[in-house]
Amino acid sequence: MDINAVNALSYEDFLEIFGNVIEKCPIIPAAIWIHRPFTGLADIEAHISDFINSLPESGKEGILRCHPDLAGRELQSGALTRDSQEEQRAAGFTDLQPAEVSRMRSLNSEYKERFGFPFVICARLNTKRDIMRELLQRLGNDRAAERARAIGEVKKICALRLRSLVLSDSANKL
Ligand SMILES: NC(=O)N[C@H]1NC(=O)NC1=O
Repeated sequence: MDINAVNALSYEDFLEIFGNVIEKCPIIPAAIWIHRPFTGLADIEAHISDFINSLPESGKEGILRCHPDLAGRELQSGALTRDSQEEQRAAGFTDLQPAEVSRMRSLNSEYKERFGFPFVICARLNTKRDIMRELLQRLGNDRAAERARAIGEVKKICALRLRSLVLSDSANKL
């Protein structure tokens, strides 16, 4: 699907296809649809980024809270979105040893206790080892720095989801 095809979509179809580029936050693609015609993927990304940046800190934290834990209960019960499932698989979280699951669960709990939102990182750009190391390291951040860091990761996840929708062969058939 090229950018002209994206620009020709009705908002219903746009939302159907791009509704989860920010995990469980369809309001974001719904809001930026008004900026068509987009000049390219980078333009869509920039509008999403501007929208997120314009939110109050509580809104940014709300976006973070829409993300499932890595190696959490939703992965175990098969309740993840398809995007998140594929991302967690790519990072190796579908093949964890029981001890690794316990370690991730306890680090995720500690993180949530400290910051009030879940630990978010772009799983496709990291291995499970990198992720556990980052989680430990980021636990030492202050809340504002950590919120900004996590929102940066949300934007990376979005960029990769957008690329796979617009550039993949299966999307060409839409
Ligand atoms: N918690 C968290 O980082 N979740 C995610 N990361 C990612 O790449 N996909 C997700 O769902």
